[in-house]
Amino acid sequence: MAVVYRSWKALTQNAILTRSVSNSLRLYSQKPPAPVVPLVNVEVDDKSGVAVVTLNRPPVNSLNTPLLTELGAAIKNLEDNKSRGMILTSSSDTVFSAGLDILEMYNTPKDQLSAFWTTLQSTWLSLYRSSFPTVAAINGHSPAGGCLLALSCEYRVMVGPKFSIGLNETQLGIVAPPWFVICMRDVIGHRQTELALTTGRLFSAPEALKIGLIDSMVSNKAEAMAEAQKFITQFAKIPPLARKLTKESVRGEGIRYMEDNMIDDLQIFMDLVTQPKIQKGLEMYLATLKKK
Ligand SMILES: CCCCCC/C=C\CC(=O)SCCNC(=O)CCNC(=O)[C@H](O)C(C)(C)COP(=O)(O)OP(=O)(O)OC[C@H]1O[C@@H](n2cnc3c(N)ncnc32)[C@H](O)[C@@H]1OP(=O)(O)O
Repeated sequence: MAVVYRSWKALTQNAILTRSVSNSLRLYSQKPPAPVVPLVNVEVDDKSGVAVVTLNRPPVNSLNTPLLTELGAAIKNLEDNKSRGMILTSSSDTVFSAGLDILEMYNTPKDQLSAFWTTLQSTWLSLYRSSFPTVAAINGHSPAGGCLLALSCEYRVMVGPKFSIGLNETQLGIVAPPWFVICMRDVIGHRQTELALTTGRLFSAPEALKIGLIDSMVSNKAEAMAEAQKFITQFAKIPPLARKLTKESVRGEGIRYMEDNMIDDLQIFMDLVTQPKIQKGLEMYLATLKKK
C-alpha cells in the first residue's frame, strides 16, 4: 500500500510541475486510492484455536461474488489448517447479512451471473460440510441469503429482540432453491418450513427462538461470542474424524443434492433470474430499498 501511495504522490507532484495552475489544483485535490480492505476478516484465537470470521462489506454485507469468494477461501484455509471451530459474525452493529447482493442478479451479463451462482454454491457447500464446528453469531438482521449462511452453521445465537431473520424470497417474487429449503427444514422441520417459505416470513429474534430457527437469544454481541465459544468448546474431547463423518452423515441429503445437481441448479437459476418478469420484480425491490 505504501508503495502505491508513494507512486501516486510522485505522479501528482510531477504533473503539478509540468501543467497549468488550474490543472495542478485539480490534481492536488485528488485522493490517493482507497486501501484494499478485506471483505472477510479472520482472527484465530491462539489459546482456543477458534477462528472468528467477520463479514465486512458495509453497509449491509450483501453477498456478492468477491465476498463469497473470500468467505470460501477463508473456510478452505481453516479446513487446511485443521481449525478447532469457526464463529461467523458481522462487523456491522445492525446487519449480519442482507442476503444475496441483488445487484449481482439484476441486469447482469450471463457470464457474471453464472460466476456469482457457482461461487455461492461452492462457498455454501464448504460451509455446510466443514469438518470443524461452526456457529453463527447473528448480531443483526439476517434475511434470505444471510439466513442461509446462519442455517448452514451448526448453532445459531442471535442478538435480540429487535433484529429479524428468515428466508423471505417469495416476498420478492423469487423462489428459494431446494438446498435453501433442506437447510431450513433440517433446522425447524417440514411444517414450519412450509409456512415460513410460502409466506416469505421474517421472524423477530424471539419468534425465531420459539420455532427453533435460532438456538439462543442474547442481548449483545459480546454475549453472542461467549456463547458461540462455549458451543465449540464442548467438542474439544470429541474425536475430530468421528465428528466430521457424523456431521456429513446427518447433512448427507443437502451435500448430495448439491454435488449431484450443481449444473442443473445453475441452469434453473439462470433461466429463472433472467426472465423479464423476475428482472422487473428485482428492479422494483431495489427501488423500494433505495427509497427507504
Ligand atoms: C430467481 C432465482 C432464485 C434466486 C434465489 C435467490 C435466493 C436468495 C435471495 C436473496 O438473498 S435476495 C436478497 C434478499 N434480501 C433482502 O430482502 C434484504 C434487503 N435489505 C433490507 O431489508 C435492509 O437493507 C436491511 C438488511 C434490513 C438493513 O436495513 P438498513 O436500514 O440498515 O439498510 P438499508 O438502508 O435498507 O440499506 C443500505 C443500502 O444497502 C442496499 N441493500 C440492502 N440490501 C441489499 C441487497 N440484498 N442487495 C443489494 N443492495 C442492498 C440498500 O439499497 C441501500 O443502498 P443505498 O440506498 O445506500 O444505495
